This record gives sequence, structure tokens and C-alpha cells, in this order.
Amino acid sequence: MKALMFGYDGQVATELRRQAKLHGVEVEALKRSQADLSDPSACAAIVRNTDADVIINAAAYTAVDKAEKEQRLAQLINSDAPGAMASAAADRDLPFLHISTDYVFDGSGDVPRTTEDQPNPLGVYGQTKLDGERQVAEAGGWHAILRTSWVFSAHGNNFVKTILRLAAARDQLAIVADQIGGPTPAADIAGTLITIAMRGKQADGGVFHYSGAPEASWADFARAIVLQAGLDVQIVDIPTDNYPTPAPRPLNSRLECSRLKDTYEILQPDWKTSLINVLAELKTQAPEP
Ligand SMILES: NC(=O)C1=CN([C@@H]2O[C@H](COP(=O)(O)OP(=O)(O)OC[C@H]3O[C@@H](n4cnc5c(N)ncnc54)[C@H](OP(=O)(O)O)[C@@H]3O)[C@@H](O)[C@H]2O)C=CC1
Ligand SMILES: Cc1cn([C@H]2C[C@H](O)[C@@H](COP(=O)(O)OP(=O)(O)O[C@H]3O[C@@H](C)C(=O)[C@@H](O)[C@H]3O)O2)c(=O)[nH]c1=O
Ligand SMILES: [Mg+2]
Repeated sequence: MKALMFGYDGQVATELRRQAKLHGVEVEALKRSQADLSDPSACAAIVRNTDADVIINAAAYTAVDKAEKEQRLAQLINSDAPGAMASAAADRDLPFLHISTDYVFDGSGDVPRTTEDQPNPLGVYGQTKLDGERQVAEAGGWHAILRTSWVFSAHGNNFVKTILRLAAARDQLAIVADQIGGPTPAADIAGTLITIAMRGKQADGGVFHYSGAPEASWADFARAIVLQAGLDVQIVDIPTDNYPTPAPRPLNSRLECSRLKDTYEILQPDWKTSLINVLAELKTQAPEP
């Protein structure tokens, strides 16, 4: 089986390239220089001409705060390009796999959000991701939209790397403790996408939730990171109000993941185990320039 993937160096794209071989899946991964999602019709043309059996979109505009000032660009990359790619995939009868986010929800309540719950994004990133979901669904072909949260890995930008960087320079970090969610290893997202791709149209598509367990606050996550990394840094719990950001984040980022289990027998990954692996991998990397 061959997959055409948009995205090359991102967290999920990197893990997917690594794992595909083990599953006998050939992946043609497109860098930004080969497929720029700010040009939706060019991306659709690539899908129209592909010899792949499945399309995976692992590229996105993920700078949550910056998106508040770059709404048009975020809309092109997160909404219009996936919509155009999914339309072309539908015309070719190719399954289209897409990734979305907990930030489509407004964070109200304190129980995990189901795939039936009504999204209501708080910021531009979440709005553009939700519009991308809508456009992918309305394209009318077989699709799977995997909503995940708080992605981490040894590659790209993520909270683990942010905390390690800050911890190197300080002995105390103030981290929000009232936003609760599920840190999710990029490696497990990649594995899940490969499983979905391999089942293809035999299984039900639609929206699925997938996040790591157990639930944690960002402060809990930061504490686990410094503890596992053996750093002597104190994590101080603060309320969201004490950490103002251009884009508001949801307080309740919990995702209810049973639909993925019922459809694909995929369980929520244990983020604490993966954190150990990611920290070990980071240690082996050469320091970034
Ligand atoms: N990161 C997270 O915490 C979460 C992510 N998600 C979703 O998961 C998916 C994967 O995210 P993740 O792997 O973390 O993302 P990253 O931010 O690690 O990577 C994003 C990728 O998209 C590429 N990209 C950005 N703009 C363009 C463009 N104009 N044209 C082509 N490629 C572009 C980047 O390329 P380049 O390297 O050239 O910049 C990069 O490879 C996304 O859909 C995201 O919304 C969902 C929940 C949480
Ligand atoms: C660096 C830092 C962050 N924080 C808070 C801010 C925020 O509420 C939380 C996480 O910060 P970040 O900005 O790293 O996370 P953020 O970029 O909002 O992460 C999100 O990215 C997008 C792409 C998603 O889809 C989401 O699932 C989620 O992973 O931690 C602190 O409280 N103290 C700090 O020193
Ligand atoms: Mg970020």
C-alpha cells in the first residue's frame, strides 16, 4: 500500500515516515517546497495525479497565538487546503485521513468531550481547524478525522521541548494548572493513522478522538517532564488568568476516545511511558544550533 502524505518534518509526519516501513506501507511525504498548503488548488492537483492508495494530511498551521494575527494564512492551510485535497481525493475515491484538535472545543464542563459534542472554538487556530473538518466532511468522500491533543515527540516544537529549554535557565516555572487534557505521543498518532489507512474504506470513517491518558494539567505534564529529565526545577501551579496569551485555550481539553476503540480497537496511549522514550531520544540528539 502507498500513502501520499502532506507534511514531512512535523511531529506526526516524522513519526509516520519512521513507522510506515515497519508496516510495509510506502509513504511519499511532501515537504512544504513540494506542496504548499497556502496554495490549495496546487495541493488538490497533486492528489488528482497521485498513484497512492490513501491520502494523509499531517501538515497544518499550528502556531496557536500567531494565528490570531495570521487568520487568512491559517484558514488557507488548516481549512481550504484540506478541503480542496479531500475533494480531489473524493473524486478519485481515495480515503482521506486528517488530524484535528481539542482546541475545536470551548473547554466548558469537566467531563471528556465526545465526538457528538458541539465544538465552539475560542481562537483562530481552533476555528480554522474546525472549518477544515467541515470542508473535509463536505467533500463527500471516505474520510477519517482524528482529533488529538497536546502532541509531543523528540521533533519539532512542543511543550516537552519548551519546558526543557526553560528549565535549563530557571529554578522555578509557573505553569497553568486549570487546563486539563491528555498529552499525546506523536508516535502513537502515527501508528493510529497507519492502522486507519490499512483498514481503509472497510471501516467506518468520520470523527474520532484520540488522546493520551491519564488526564493531566499542563503543570502536571511539566512536573513529569522535569522529574523524568532529572532536573531540579520547581513547577508552581498557576491559574490561566495569571498566564495571559493572545489566543485563549480551553480549560477542559479532555477527549472521550471510545469511538476509536469500538471501531479500530485502539486504546488511549499512556503518555508517561512515551515521555521516558522521548526524553531518551532527545538526549541522543545533537544540540540544536
Ligand atoms: N502540535 C499539537 O500539539 C497538536 C497538533 N494537532 C494537529 O496534528 C497535526 C500534526 O501536528 P504536528 O505534527 O504537531 O505539527 P507540527 O507543527 O510539528 O508540523 C506542522 C507541519 O506542517 C507543515 N506546514 C506548515 N505550513 C505549511 C504549508 N504552508 N505548506 C506545507 N506544509 C506546511 C510544517 O512544515 P515546515 O516544517 O516546513 O514548517 C510541518 O511539517 C496538525 O493537523 C495539528 O493541527 C492536534 C492537536 C495537538
Ligand atoms: C511556556 C509556558 C506555557 N504555559 C501554558 C500556556 C498554555 O496554556 C499551556 C501550553 O502552552 P503551549 O503554548 O506550549 O501550548 P499550545 O501551543 O497551546 O498547545 C496546543 O497546540 C495546538 C497545536 C493544539 O492543537 C493543542 O492540542 C495544544 O497542544 O501552558 C504556562 O503556563 N507557563 C509557561 O511557562
Ligand atoms: Mg504551541
